[in-house]
Order: sequence, then C-alpha cells, then structure tokens
Amino acid sequence: MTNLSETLNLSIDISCNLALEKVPASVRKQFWKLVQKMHAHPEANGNNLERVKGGSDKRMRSIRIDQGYRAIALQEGDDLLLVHVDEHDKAYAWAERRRALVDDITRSVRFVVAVSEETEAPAIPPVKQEPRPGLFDAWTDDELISVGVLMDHLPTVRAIVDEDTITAAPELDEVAQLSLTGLAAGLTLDEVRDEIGLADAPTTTVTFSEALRSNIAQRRIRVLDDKDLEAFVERDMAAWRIFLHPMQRRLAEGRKSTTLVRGGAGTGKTVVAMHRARWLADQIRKDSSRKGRKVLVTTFTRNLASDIRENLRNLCPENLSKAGPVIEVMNLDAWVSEFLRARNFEKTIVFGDHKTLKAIWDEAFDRFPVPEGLSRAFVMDEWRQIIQAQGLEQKNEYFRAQRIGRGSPLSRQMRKELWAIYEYVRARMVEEGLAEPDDGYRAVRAILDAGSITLPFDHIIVDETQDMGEQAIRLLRAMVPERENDLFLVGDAHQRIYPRKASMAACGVNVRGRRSNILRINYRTTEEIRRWAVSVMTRQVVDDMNESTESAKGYRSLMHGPEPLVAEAVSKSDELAQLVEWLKTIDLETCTVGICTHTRRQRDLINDHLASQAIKPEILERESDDSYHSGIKLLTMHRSKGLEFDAVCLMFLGAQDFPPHWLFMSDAFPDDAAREDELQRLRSLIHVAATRARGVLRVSLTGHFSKELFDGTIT
Ligand SMILES: Nc1ncnc2c1ncn2[C@@H]1O[C@H](COP(=O)(O)OP(=O)(O)OP(=O)(O)O)[C@@H](O)[C@H]1O
Repeated sequence: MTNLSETLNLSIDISCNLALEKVPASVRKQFWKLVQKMHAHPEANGNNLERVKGGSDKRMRSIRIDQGYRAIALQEGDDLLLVHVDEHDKAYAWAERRRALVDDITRSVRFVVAVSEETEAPAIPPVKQEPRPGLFDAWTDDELISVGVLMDHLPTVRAIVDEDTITAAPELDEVAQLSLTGLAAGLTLDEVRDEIGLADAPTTTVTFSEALRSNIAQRRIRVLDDKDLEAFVERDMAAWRIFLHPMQRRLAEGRKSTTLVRGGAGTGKTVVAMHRARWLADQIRKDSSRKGRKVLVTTFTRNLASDIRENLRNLCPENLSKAGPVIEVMNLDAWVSEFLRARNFEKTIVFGDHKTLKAIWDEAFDRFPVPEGLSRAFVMDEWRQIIQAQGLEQKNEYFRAQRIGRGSPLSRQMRKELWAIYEYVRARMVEEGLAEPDDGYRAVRAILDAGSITLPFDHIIVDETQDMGEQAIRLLRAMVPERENDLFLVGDAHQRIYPRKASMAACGVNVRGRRSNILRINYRTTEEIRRWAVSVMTRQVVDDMNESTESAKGYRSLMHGPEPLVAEAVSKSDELAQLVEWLKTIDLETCTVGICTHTRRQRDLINDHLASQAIKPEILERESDDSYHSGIKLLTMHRSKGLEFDAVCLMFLGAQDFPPHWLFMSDAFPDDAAREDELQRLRSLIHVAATRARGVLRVSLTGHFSKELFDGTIT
C-alpha cells in the first residue's frame, strides 16, 4: 500500500495502451474505471497501489484491476506513469525486469530491460564465424548518443553487424531501434534526429516530471485529464488515437503553409490527416468569429471517405456533431456532384464505362479516320490523359500542349486530325447532356472563379492524393484561397492504382522548397512483408507527386514476423484446395483474414469454392461492409485500399491469371508507353494489397509469376 497525495498526476505510456488492447474488454473497462477513480480521488485510492518487491526499480508499483489482472505503474513524487497491464504473474515479471531512467538527450523516460534473465534471448549471436565490420563503425559514440542510443548500450550497438540484429536486441528500446534502423537505411544523423523529434531539442538536464511532458515523450506518454478519461471509459481507444510519433505530431499540429506529406504504405498518413483535421477544427471552435467555418476532409474513393468519417467520429465526435459539424468528410466526386446539383448543372456526370458515351465514340470513329499509325485505343487514351486531364478546350491549346509520358510523338497534322474527333465527341456529349468527372471539376472551378460563391471551408485535407488527376487538384486549389493552413495533402505514388497523375507544381499547388515531409516508419506491416511488397516495385521509377522522383530511402518497420509464404499450385483446383488448408491453420475467432483477388469474378469463384467446403466468408464490396471483425473477408485488390487485416492472401497471381490476358492483345494499348503504364498500375495494385497485411502474407499462384510483370524481382 502506498500513500498518495491529493495532487496525483496520472499519465499513460503507449506500452500500457498496447498491452490493454490484448486483455479482455471487461478488464480494460475495469482498468479505466479504476484509473478514473484514482484521478478523481487519489487520497482515497492509495491502497490500490502495491510496491513491486524484488525488481531493480524501487518506483515500480502494481495496481489490482481484478483477481487475475494487474497494472504496473511507475511512481515518482506526484507523478504516476501507467506502463503495463497483464495477468498477475506476467505483470510482476514484466515490472521486475525493467528500470526506468530519465534521458537528457531525448528528454524522455526510457525503460531499460535487464538482460540477465535466463529466458531472455541473447541480443547478438554468441558465435561469430568471422569478424565482420560493425554496422555503425562510421559513427562516433557521441553521434550515436546524439540520436538516442544510451551510453550503457554502446557495446551492444558496436557489436551489431547487420540490420536485422538491431530489432533483435532486447536492451534497445524503440527510440534506439528507430534511430539505428534509420541510420542503417541510409538516413543522415539530422534526418534521424528530425524523425525522432530531436531536431530542435535543447540539451539541458530534465527532471522526471519534465520528461513526461516533453515533446518527444508525447510519442509514448500522455498526461491524462478528465476529458481523456471519460473518452477512455466510454469508447475503446486504439493507440493511434492518442499517441503520435514526433514526426506525425509535427505534421498534424501547428500552423503551416501548403503541405504535401509523402510516406510509404502503413506509415500513418491517414492517421496524420485525421489528427490534422481535428487540430484545425479545434482552432475553429475556439474562435467564435469563425462560427460556421469548416474543415473538408476528402479523398478519391467513397469507401475510404466513409472509413475516415467513422474514425473521426471516434477521434473527435465534438467536431462531427449532426447539428453543426466543423469537419465534413466526403469523397471529391460526391462533393462535386452535390455542389453542381444544387446549382442546377444540367449535365449528368458519368463515371467509368457508359453506354451512350461509348456509342458517341463509335459514331466519331465511323465519321472520322483515325490518323495513320494510331489506334482507337490511343485516340481515347489521348482524350483522357491529355485533353480532359489538362482541360484543353481549343485546338490551339492542343497544338501547344505538353505530352510528357505519352509514348507516341504527334505531328501538328495528326493533332489537327485528332482534334476533329474530339470536337465531335464534345459536341455530342453536350447534346446528350453528359459530362465526365474532369468536366465536372472544371465546371465547379468556373463557378468559383466567377466569385459569387464563398465555400464554408477554411482548410482542405486530402488523403490518397496520388489518385487525384490534374483537374481535381486544380479544383482543390481553387476551393480554398492560398494562405496559411490552406491545403494539406497526403499520398504515396507507389500506391497509384488509377490512370491519373498530377504534379502539384503544374496544378498551381506550391509545395516546393519546403522542408521534406516524409513519413518512413511503417506501423502496420512487419519488415518482412514490407520488403516483399517493395520488391514488387523494383526497377519502377516512382514520382514524388511533384516534379521529381521518389526515393525509398529510410522506409522501415520495427515489427518482425514470418517471411511471406509463396504457395505454388499445379492447377486452379489445387490452388483453391491449398487455400482451404491454409485457412484451417488460422484462428478465425480472433483474426481478420483478407483474401484478395484481381477481379470480382475470381472473388466470386473463391466464394463458391469456400461455400462448398462449408466455409462462409464475408464479401467486402460496399463502404458499409465490415472489415474490422474477425473472420474471412473476400475482396478485390482495389477494394482493399485503406483497409488492413491480420493476415492477407493474394490469390491467382500465376502468369496464366495475372496480368489478365487482354493486356497481351495487340490492340489493347496504343503504344508501349501506355502498356508499361498499365503494368505499373498492376504492380502498384499488388503492392497495395500486400501492404494490407499486419502479420502474415500468403501469395498464391498456379505455375509461375509473370516474367513480363515482375521480371524475376519477386519469388
Ligand atoms: N502513432 C501511431 N501509433 C500507433 N499506431 C499507429 C500510429 N500511426 C499509425 N498507426 C497505425 O498504423 C496503421 C497504418 O496507419 P494509416 O492507415 O494511417 O497509414 P497510411 O500511411 O495511411 O497507410 P496506407 O497508405 O497503406 O493506406 C494503422 O493501423 C494505424 O492505426
């Protein structure tokens, strides 16, 4: 039993939050109720705290949650830091093995594991075959200390010879592992310091209490207040809702000029976008003169918008109240359609294949010859990628238009002949009252440019920016005046799966010359899965959504798990039978399994087969379909965007199925450049689907992988 004063300051470490996610929901609820009581009346709750005897840190306390479970906390003065939750014996063992220290360099509380335990795996393999150079030989001790390596751990760090050993060393905490994996992945000392939040940190001594509240500590520690505790008791809170990595926090909070955040799959781009929305909305609510002003959160697909809306309802319900929401979440096409409908726009916007539109093109090809050497597919592609994407309305504009990335060069004469076709198509679309999404974006922009309408948005946040085309980005630019906190865009060009592309600068969005805003740490996927997913993209040049190319330098995950399993079958039926056997090895009561296919037909084929084996998966199609609860989910790779599962199985990746056969038909593509574009999108699709896996990835194929698509890069 411990005496507590009336001014107890409670805080929680992320490790406690993560441990809470593993205990039964009832224990979690009990835990939060108890913490709430201790927060409200510390003086009356001292008997909940027990000193942990036998450990190396005298400040460790245990808290009784119920008969079977204990929480562990660290007490110093009036501060009580909650650090762990587990079953009774395991909780005590955890506490006895650790001691906390206040580190002046990172200005945070660090936990050091005593590695003398017999059960503990040795950090470094004891027998070295041949002496190998240390991985960190190029850095001095002082430099390593400056990025968060603790002095005591220098010998361990000096003995590391390869990247994979870094995360296997139990003495090294997350801060040290992040810094060291960053250096090993090619980041500079400054880039690492920036990433872990030390870029502007002063180098003065800090107290325990200051360390709990420092900038870097906020990645791990949250000082709890009444509002937090109420939210914890009422709603289950996942770690991302509370803790932001220093780089994520830097991006999510504070005043900013137009910002583009890039980052690989699973690095928390959507998390940052949502926290940014909350931060901006809170600023609006604090200022009564801004009543009625709003934050728009938008993205390309309806499904993702719906997911973000749900998550924001949980993160900050006060900003999404039905009566007067400060945050509005809508996919861009839906917003455009609604805006135009309200202004009696007399055309129908058509998405994808449309019967009348197809008939118009057929008519045009009957009337006008296709210029020599070009195909119909080329002509239609040119319309989408150049005429509509750039918004060209006059012949002279087309004569002058840049056609970067389009394979076949076009003479002036050819452009003239093509323009006759486009003019006809446009006139017929007007007659039929049809418009394409790009026309819709332009129509909204024209209304806004006329100046009589003021939109309610002070800030616009865009997720999955890589899937927005030029007209969409230009519209977003026009929807909010250029000033502080105007546009905040996040995206990853590796995940571009639709045939659209835009450079921010070319669309008048000025993000150049700003500090690099790149998220590199993957919080979803194991390093093994991440590497496999990246290998799919090898040799592919990826742009940075602006004027340059993207580098994969520094991307990494600290989580480890089994290598992706590549399951080769001799026939389709064998592939399906193997899938069933694999599913039997998974605990479907607790795990989510996403089975992804390229086409809906393949998805339905699997559904039929599983049904014949008395297995009932859920098909994910619409935005409302639930991907969170345990069990088997069947979905297309396109639908998998933005989702995540404990295990993912990519089906039918053999050359006979993927890429689809039509890709090899001689008139499928106007030229090699267009075909390579499509192959790139297919590689991106595999990359997207593979990176949905948290812990297990299985790749299934009949025969072998397509040489054309992967060129031996994956096995
Ligand atoms: N600070 C954090 N703390 C804990 N978990 C986090 C944090 N940031 C992100 N995550 C988790 O990492 C996963 C990926 O996050 P998110 O979906 O935001 O990434 P993303 O970059 O948008 O991914 P993608 O581009 O692949 O869709 C999610 O499960 C999220 O909860």
